[in-house]
Amino acid sequence: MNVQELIQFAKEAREKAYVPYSKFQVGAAIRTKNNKIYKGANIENASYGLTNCAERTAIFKAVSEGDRDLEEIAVIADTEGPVSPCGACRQVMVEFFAPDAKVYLANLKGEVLETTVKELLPGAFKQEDLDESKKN
Ligand SMILES: O=c1ccn([C@H]2C[C@H](O)[C@@H](CO)O2)c(=O)[nH]1
Ligand SMILES: [Zn+2]
Repeated sequence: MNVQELIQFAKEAREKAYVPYSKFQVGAAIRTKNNKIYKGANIENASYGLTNCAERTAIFKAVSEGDRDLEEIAVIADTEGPVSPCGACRQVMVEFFAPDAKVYLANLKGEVLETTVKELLPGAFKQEDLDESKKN
């Protein structure tokens, strides 16, 4: 499985976006450590704030199937430069990916920015911060 294949899965997922409000379609695809693929699209709501981004849709699909060992993720949208995940999605990535996990941020022009979870959210709040507080 190469990067272009994962991006292609994200592109397929994007076609399923439910975006009557923004009309901005986003797709994501995750490869797990066992080489399973989970795809997700953004799903909006008449109560705008309830929108679920493509990245979180894909992560929640994997985790709710019992797959928590996530290896890498690709995200694609029709943006000028590579799409940029929102803060909520960055925090959720931190929960289920290793800090050095690869994140491929793509657009329909074929541009791809290869980054990592920790580059996207340096200094993230983590599970171990909670564990640390229990010692006090
Ligand atoms: O990385 C991103 C950025 C935005 N969106 C969605 C949320 C909303 O449906 C639309 C506009 O913000 O794009 C995503 O799914 N992922
Ligand atoms: Zn998001």
